[in-house]
Amino acid sequence: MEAVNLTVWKWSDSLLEERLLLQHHHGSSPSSSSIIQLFWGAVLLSIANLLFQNLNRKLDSARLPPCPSLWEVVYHFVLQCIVKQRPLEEFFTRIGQNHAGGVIRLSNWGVAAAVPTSFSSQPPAVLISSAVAAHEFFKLHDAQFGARPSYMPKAMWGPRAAYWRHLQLMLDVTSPRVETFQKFSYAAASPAKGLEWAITAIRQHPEAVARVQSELACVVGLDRFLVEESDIPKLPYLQAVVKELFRLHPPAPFSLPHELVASADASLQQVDEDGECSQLLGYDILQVPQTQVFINIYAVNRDPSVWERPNEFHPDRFLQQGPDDQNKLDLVGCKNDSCMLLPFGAGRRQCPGARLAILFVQFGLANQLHSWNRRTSSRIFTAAAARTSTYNRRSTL
Ligand code: HEM
Repeated sequence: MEAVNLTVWKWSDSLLEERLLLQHHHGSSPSSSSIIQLFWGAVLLSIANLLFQNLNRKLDSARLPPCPSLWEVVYHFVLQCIVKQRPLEEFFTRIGQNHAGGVIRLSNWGVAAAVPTSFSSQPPAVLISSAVAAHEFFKLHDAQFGARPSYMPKAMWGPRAAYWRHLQLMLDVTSPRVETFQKFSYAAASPAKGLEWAITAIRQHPEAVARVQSELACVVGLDRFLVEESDIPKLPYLQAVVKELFRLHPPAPFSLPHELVASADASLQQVDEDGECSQLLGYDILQVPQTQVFINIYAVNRDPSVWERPNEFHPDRFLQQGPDDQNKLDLVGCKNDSCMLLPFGAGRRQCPGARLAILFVQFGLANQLHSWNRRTSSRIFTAAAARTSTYNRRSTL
């Protein structure tokens, strides 16, 4: 911090010197306008210096979340991504859950101690990788962290306002789906990705495929080719399978960045002392420099402190739940006292297309599995019928 102040002053000194040398070189005495410019330059530099001092004091006194060491980063990256060939989210999960509370700071890896966060090229980022921290974040600080970074397009991720409520209303599952998908075709890639994952993952579990197919045979029957939307509520095992697939393979493994709302938006400020800092599990999350908070959805969905056998595909966990757990294990939002299943985020900024996307995946998976059933068992899957099915793949699964 001292070094920074020194640099600012040295810069101001050298500016003055340069100016005087220039005047000397031209052989004239400094004019009154140059003196005024120099005066204002000095004033501005003093203000900048004061600001830095203030900021430095804040950073010094702040209790920031821990930053993983360079060795930790290299070790987990090599082990998870290179040796075990696990996805990148697994690496972030390991380094996140390595620290108590599962809250880590990502900026300035390895040099965090030496370089003040405010002078890095990247804005500081905090990653939440545990259900307990996610719970505190969404239950206590949701309103405070309702902003998106300024680099994100306002049309989609602007301040939470009327447009958002409008979007959510439009995306309500009662609106015509095809039209909605056409309107938001840019986002339609995610449910398609979700379905692709669901089909890929369920193929590794033939016993689950067989159970869904026998459920479909009972509810839909073998005479009807297409599963209809009205059939979905009568298919509890299919719903459990979709939940388990979204838990294990969230199409969006990380949330979008959340930022502290500007102090000017006083209606959304709740617990902030001065609008410049908020606390998460006792750590300070600063507004200056503006910190971006990400939820590691993949990690929360597999948090061993709340999930039994977290890495196993076990759809029955959703069927064994009591009536009280019904909301707890809902795919959308963070209901009751738990935030353990977050494929669509939660709170004010949760995905407005969630219900639509879930229905898309349930519907798509049901039709796929039902058509496999017909093709393999009853052999009445004709070319004409294939053309009517929306979700047929070009290559057979
Ligand atoms: C499987 C499909 C989808 C998944 C997994 C998904 C997941 C997510 C996640 C994790 C977020 C961030 C939540 C946060 O930052 O806390 C999000 C935000 C968002 N999603 Fe989705 N989404 C899906 C489909 C859709 C669809 C179909 C639409 C629109 C038709 C949509 C529109 C949006 C919008 C507008 C936001 C930003 C909300 C805001 O900033 O307030 N998503 N989604």
